[in-house]
Amino acid sequence: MQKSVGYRRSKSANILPWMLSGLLISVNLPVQADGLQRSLGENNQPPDIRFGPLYIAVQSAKVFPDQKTFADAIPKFDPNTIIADWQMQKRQRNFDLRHFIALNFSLPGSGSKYVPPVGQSLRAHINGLWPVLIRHSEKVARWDSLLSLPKPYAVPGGRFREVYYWDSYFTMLGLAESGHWNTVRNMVDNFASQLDRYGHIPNGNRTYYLSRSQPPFFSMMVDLLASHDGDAVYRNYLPQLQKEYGYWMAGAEKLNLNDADLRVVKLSDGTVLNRYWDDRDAPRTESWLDDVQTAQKAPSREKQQVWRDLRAGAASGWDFSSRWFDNPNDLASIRTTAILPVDLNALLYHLEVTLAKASKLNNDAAASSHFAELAKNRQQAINRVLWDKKQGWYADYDWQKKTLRSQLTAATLFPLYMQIASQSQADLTATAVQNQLVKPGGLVTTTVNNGQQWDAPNGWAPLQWVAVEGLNHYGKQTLAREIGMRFLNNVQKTYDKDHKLVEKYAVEGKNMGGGGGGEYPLQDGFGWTNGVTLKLMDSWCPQGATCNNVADIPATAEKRE
Ligand SMILES: OC[C@H]1O[C@H](O[C@H]2O[C@H](CO)[C@@H](O)[C@H](O)[C@H]2O)[C@H](O)[C@@H](O)[C@@H]1O
Repeated sequence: MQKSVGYRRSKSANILPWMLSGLLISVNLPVQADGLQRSLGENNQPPDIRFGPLYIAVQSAKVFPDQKTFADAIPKFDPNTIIADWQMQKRQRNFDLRHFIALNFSLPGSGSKYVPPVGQSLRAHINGLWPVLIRHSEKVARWDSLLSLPKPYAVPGGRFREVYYWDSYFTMLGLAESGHWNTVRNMVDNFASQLDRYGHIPNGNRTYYLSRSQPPFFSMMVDLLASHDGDAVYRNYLPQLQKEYGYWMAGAEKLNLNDADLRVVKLSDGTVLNRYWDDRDAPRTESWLDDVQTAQKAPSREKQQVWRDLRAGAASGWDFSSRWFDNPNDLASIRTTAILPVDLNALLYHLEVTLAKASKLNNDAAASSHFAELAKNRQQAINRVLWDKKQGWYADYDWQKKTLRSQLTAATLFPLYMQIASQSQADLTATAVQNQLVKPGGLVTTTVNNGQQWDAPNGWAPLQWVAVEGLNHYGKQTLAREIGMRFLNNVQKTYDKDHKLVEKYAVEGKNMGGGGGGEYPLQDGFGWTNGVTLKLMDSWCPQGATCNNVADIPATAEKRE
């Protein structure tokens, strides 16, 4: 099994100049708690580690309204020189930190604004946006937190100036729908290159995202590309599919009962399932102050544990949601690493099925039946451990408290999406979803309204897609269409009003349209919304016709294959 190599683990301490100055002790840095801080490879150091107390000074002083701005700023000079200058100047009267930062760093621009021509259709708008969202980072500046990638890629948009792992699958659905197969191929190649280089696919191509991944959609991307380029794709990416599996399962073979290591957990009956994890236990670089303040709100908890759970929450893609909280209204009660998530395990089932298929195509019958067996075991485990018999839906499991977390969330649809559920389980899940999660503007994420972005009243494009596909697999075409069309109407209405597509939507209440909540303002662009919108529009547009706006979709159209 391969270890994550995002950060090189070396025994020799990596002493930085600011550590020698003694400051590490005097200002009681939270980074001190980060178990990996002394062993990070010089090249991939995230800015909070590279700049230490200077990073903390800037973020604590709220020099920028968005904490991600400084995480993405590019040093103009050798960081050691910048730190030394700052140490010298900061005690001087009239020292201006803001000015110092402006002199020593290039700040990320707001990016080019796409202004759609008046009256542009939704389809034309999305097609016009693809080139705006494409980025190149074959070469990156020295000390930039951006990680290089060999080929061009699509970003989500707004403050998200880098590629994101799970977003990319849903963006690719739309790129493929628009005929941009070359970009789809490039993006799969980029992710394969990250698996070769780091042993896993990071949350995004930033040094500060290297310590975690995101929902594992690589095998779904391989499926998508193979649907166009043919079965050779499975064999081409077999080594990287194996590396992806190695990352998620690392440590599984050595686990004791009731124990966990990295991303794997062994239950008391020997069942092995997965959880989200981040290798670091410090405040997130890109949300540094938020995380420091969250930990202060839970004085009885170890700060490092809170930070680890916040980071694992970011790895889940649902950052943040009552799904991970003990108290649904309190972010500081987050316990992501104690939870076995149903969506993560359904995705890993798909990875195992894909490995079985790719191994077979590679004429390796033994490996193929090995992975088929692993997939069967996981399917049984999901239906045993994550199926809530009493409620009649899939839920997450708290392996520390040994209880099912009976909360109904949109993640309940993942076992339908991956065809893990029996027909009767799918029937029951669909009824629960229909009764509790279907809202006027689409599928709501959870039923809890607590100000978090992965909770009510928000609905997210990727989850609409998972619901539509999952329900269609089990003959629930009417419900699938109801969800999809409600979401599409929401997107179209917002587009007609604001001339943009956004990251998330409020699907219920007085303020339907652009969503809110969470720790940063609503972003537009937006990769996965564009992708899912195009895909859903085409799903119900009659064969041979072009639906430019949602109104062009006939009221009773059958789903197009
Ligand atoms: O900066 C805060 C967090 O932002 C990201 O999360 C959100 O945006 C991502 C890109 O669209 C998306 O993948 C994720 O599901 C969203 O919640 C980032 O992924 C986090 O790591 C980061 O802390």
